[in-house]
Amino acid sequence: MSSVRVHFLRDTLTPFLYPTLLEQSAIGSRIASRYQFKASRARRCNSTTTLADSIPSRPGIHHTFTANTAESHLNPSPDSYSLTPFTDRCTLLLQAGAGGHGCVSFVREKYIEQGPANGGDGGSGGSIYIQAVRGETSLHRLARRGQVKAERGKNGQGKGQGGERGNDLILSVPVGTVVRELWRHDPIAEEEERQRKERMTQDPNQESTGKEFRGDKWLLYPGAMPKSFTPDDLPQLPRARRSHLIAVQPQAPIRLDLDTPMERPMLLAAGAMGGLGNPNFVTKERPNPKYATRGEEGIKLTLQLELKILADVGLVGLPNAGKSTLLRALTNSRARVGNWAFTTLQPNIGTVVLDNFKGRPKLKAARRSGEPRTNFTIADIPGLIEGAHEDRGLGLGFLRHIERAAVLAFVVDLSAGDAVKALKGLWTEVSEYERLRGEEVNAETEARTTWQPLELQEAAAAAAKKDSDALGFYPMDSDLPELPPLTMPPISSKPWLVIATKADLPDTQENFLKLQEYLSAVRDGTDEHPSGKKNAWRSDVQALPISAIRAEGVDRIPEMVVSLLND
Ligand SMILES: Nc1nc2c(ncn2[C@@H]2O[C@H](COP(=O)(O)OP(=O)(O)OP(=O)(O)O)[C@@H](O)[C@H]2O)c(=O)[nH]1
Ligand SMILES: [Mg+2]
Repeated sequence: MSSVRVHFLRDTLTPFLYPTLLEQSAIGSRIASRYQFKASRARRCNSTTTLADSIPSRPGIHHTFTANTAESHLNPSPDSYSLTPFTDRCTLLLQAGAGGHGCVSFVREKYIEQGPANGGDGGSGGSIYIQAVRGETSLHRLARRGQVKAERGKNGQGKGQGGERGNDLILSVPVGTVVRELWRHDPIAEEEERQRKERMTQDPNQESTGKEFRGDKWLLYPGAMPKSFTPDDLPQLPRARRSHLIAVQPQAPIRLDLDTPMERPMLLAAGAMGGLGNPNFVTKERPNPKYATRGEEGIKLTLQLELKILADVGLVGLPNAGKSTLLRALTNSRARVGNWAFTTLQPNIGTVVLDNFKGRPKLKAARRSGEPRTNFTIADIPGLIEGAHEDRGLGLGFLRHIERAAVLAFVVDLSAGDAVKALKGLWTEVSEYERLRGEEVNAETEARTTWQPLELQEAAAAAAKKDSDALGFYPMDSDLPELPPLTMPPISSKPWLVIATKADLPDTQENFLKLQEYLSAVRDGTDEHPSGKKNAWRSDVQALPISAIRAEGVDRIPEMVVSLLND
């Protein structure tokens, strides 16, 4: 480190208090010089003379304070940011493709006037699949669509030509998406139930009592009027058929946690089977059947998709604490930064590269699986305010994005009052979120049973009397095995650290000292964990003073995070 820099730091920060700012590693210097270079380039483009302009620039010497005055990657103007559309929750109506109709057709050739039946079967409908892929980061595209429908199978044709299959549809969702089924309408199950009831009430000696023409099931020869068909002209309606794909469809109600990228798509709703062509109904008695069956209707599902971003580190802090600036300092993120509360309105994700593949890794780390770790991701979420659990500010909803982070980084602003109080307040909100989440999971587990079509109908009918919108209703059946709830380790058991920002500002040292004292008391067990939980993680909790705007001290963060990630 150059003497100019040390001298500068001595002027502003107390070296014994903020030793990390003086122990700039090679990475830190490179980060600082990169941003310094950008800052100086920005200055050159800007005709306004700043204090920094008056200092002669020498290679290898960093005038770190320039970032405060000139616009740079770390001190951007509020309109210098990139914003991609983002939605983390949506409800989607899926409809599997209906089957194509069977065909009523007969061979007609020069010397064959009344040829045999040759209508083809209808093609089956397209199925709907889901796949968690790395490239997707948001559910906004699906949210905009609202409903998705797989293609219908084509109708069968003459000369025994079967209809083509409908095209399948793949829903690409981000890794970390949780899928919950809210409602389903399975026409095949309903038909099976109806046929079962009919068989039970039918007199076995009298084959066709109570039969009526089902226009929704039968397709008649062109020109043939339903009236000219007495029920006895038609055979027994064939059993409703299901696609063989049903075997690989997840058990209802669907509940998936797509927390890893999927190599192959997973089936959500199999397409319906096509109808039967008229050759299927040829018998001795009826050699020329003038009817075929219609294709089955596709299954309908309402699913709720919820994205819980899977970042390694989650930044939690009050509004304006400097989270987005920190994310910019550590990664290539272009998160919005502004000197007011709630600048960030949606999560930002950044990747810290540990190995730049240009020789030796900057930092050696391994994943739990043993493979080398070349990067880790950080999620910056909107700021939390006191009472966020009562829906104040932007509420607690965004905490779902750090719920699954392996490490939590609490970002506290040293210049904005008591850092210990701020930290405790943040933990209170996190604990409150965890409590509410636990209640939600319990309520869901209690209400969940395996899907039963008949009961669903009856229960839905009963519920519809009370409430016309019977969506999301599941009948209770205590005999059926319950699905295991999606369990997650408690947030308080996660390793965490405190990043004390804005250490470049005057009169922040005392605040930091108090924070350090408090954390050492938490470590020793003399003070309780800020979450108030007994078995919470506290073994090696550290606070790190940094100045994100000057990229100082931030080079220690990857090191600390990696050691916690490996914990
Ligand atoms: N002096 C100083 N200012 C900083 C530092 N880090 C951030 N700031 C400033 O603090 C203000 C808020 O920074 P942001 O990064 O937008 O804060 P945030 O926590 O993301 O805020 P929200 O998105 O509203 O929650 C900006 O004006 C930054 O320039 C720092 O280390 N030192
Ligand atoms: Mg922000």
